[in-house]
Amino acid sequence: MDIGAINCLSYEDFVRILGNVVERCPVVAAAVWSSRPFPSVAALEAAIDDFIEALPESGKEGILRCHPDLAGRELQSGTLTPESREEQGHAGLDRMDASEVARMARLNAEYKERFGFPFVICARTSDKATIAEQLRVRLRNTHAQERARAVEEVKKICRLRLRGLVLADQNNKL
Ligand SMILES: NC(=O)N[C@H]1NC(=O)NC1=O
Repeated sequence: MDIGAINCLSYEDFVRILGNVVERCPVVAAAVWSSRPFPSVAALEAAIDDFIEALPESGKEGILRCHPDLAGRELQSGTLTPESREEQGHAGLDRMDASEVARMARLNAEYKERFGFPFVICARTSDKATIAEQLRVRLRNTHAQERARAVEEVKKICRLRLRGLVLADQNNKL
């Protein structure tokens, strides 16, 4: 699907197709739909970034809270969204031994206790060792620093999901 086709989608189809570019936050797609037509995918990405940045800090934290833990209960029970499942698998989080799972659970819990939202990182561009290391490093951030950092990760995840949608369809056309 190219940007022209995206611009032609009805509101319902736009939200159905793009509703999870920000994890479990279809309100983001619902909000930017009215800014069509987008001259490029980059412009759509910018509209999403602007929407997120305009949220109050509580809204940004709400978006973060919609993210599942990495290597958490939802991965074990198979209840992740397909996108998250694929990203966590890409980082090797579905191939950890019991001690690695326990270590990640401990760090995730410590992080959530400190900041009040789950640790978010773009798993597709990372691996399990880097993720565990980043969890430890980012635990040292201030609340405001960490919220801003986590929101940047949400935008990165969103860009890759969007490009995946565009690219997947281009491949289908070949
Ligand atoms: N907690 C967290 O970072 N979750 C996310 N990261 C990612 O790449 N996909 C997710 O669902």
